[in-house]
Amino acid sequence: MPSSRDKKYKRILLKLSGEELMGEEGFGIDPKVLDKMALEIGQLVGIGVQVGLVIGGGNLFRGAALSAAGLDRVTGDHMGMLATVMNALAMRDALERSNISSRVMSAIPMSGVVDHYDRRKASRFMDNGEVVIFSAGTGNPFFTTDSAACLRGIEVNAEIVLKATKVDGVYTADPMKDPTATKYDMLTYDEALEKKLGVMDLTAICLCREHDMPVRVFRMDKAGALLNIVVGGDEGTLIVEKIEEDSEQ
Ligand SMILES: Nc1ncnc2c1ncn2[C@@H]1O[C@H](COP(=O)(O)OP(=O)(O)O)[C@@H](O)[C@H]1O
Ligand SMILES: O=c1ccn([C@@H]2O[C@H](COP(=O)(O)OP(=O)(O)O)[C@@H](O)[C@H]2O)c(=O)[nH]1
Repeated sequence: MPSSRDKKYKRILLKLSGEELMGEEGFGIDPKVLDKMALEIGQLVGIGVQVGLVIGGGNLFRGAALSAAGLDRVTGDHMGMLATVMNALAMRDALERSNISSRVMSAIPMSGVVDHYDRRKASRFMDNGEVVIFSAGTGNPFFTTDSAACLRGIEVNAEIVLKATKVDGVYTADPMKDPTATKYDMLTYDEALEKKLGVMDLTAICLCREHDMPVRVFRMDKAGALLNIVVGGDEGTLIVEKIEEDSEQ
């Protein structure tokens, strides 16, 4: 078991896709999945890594899908952001059941339910070893929780954004659609943008490029992958500014 001396990062921003929370179900939240994630996050906290968390809302509502079904887009995006708050509450519950201190902050004020997002407070909570769950995305329609994750990661000076998803990295094309697609171990922001590699939205990648924030994309349901990354392991795909010869981020 790694100890606190083995950790490569002191502060990370972990992005979990909402769909991951559904487990085998087609909609909603599977508490078993939450417990498993809480366990993995607890391993990071256990070695002294400060964890910020952004959870998507795709297991409940997505503005674009609601809009395609006839709803007003902005209303749909508001519903999507509220969905991320529900996921955040469920995750806080799972973390607390595992005795991991956590806070939920929301970009949309929701007095009496969760704290309003405040960067300095969030940073202090993280300094104290509490997991901070940033909910309601950026608070604005037409954005995604990928962008929210990169934004919050940059704001709280995380060293890396870890995007946990269904696929085990960034591929030359969507691996769910193209079986011949091959995986990158490393990739530059420019390549991801030029080739429009759909694993993460382009606004999020632009923001990371602007602020030189590395992003690692990996498969969440691979047991131990998260811990392996924070101790310097090579899971998934790393997206960076420049690939050095013997590069190691
Ligand atoms: N070039 C690519 N490499 C990897 N995954 C890709 C790529 N293009 C599209 N994808 C898709 O992106 C999805 C991951 O993005 P994510 O934001 O977690 O999912 P969603 O948008 O469904 O919430 C994967 O399930 C995969 O099918
Ligand atoms: O800053 C944000 C973040 C999210 N959303 C809305 O919330 C939904 C859920 O987020 P996302 O699709 O990023 O979730 P994920 O795919 O990660 O589960 C999005 O579709 C948007 O409708 C938004 O309007 N602004």
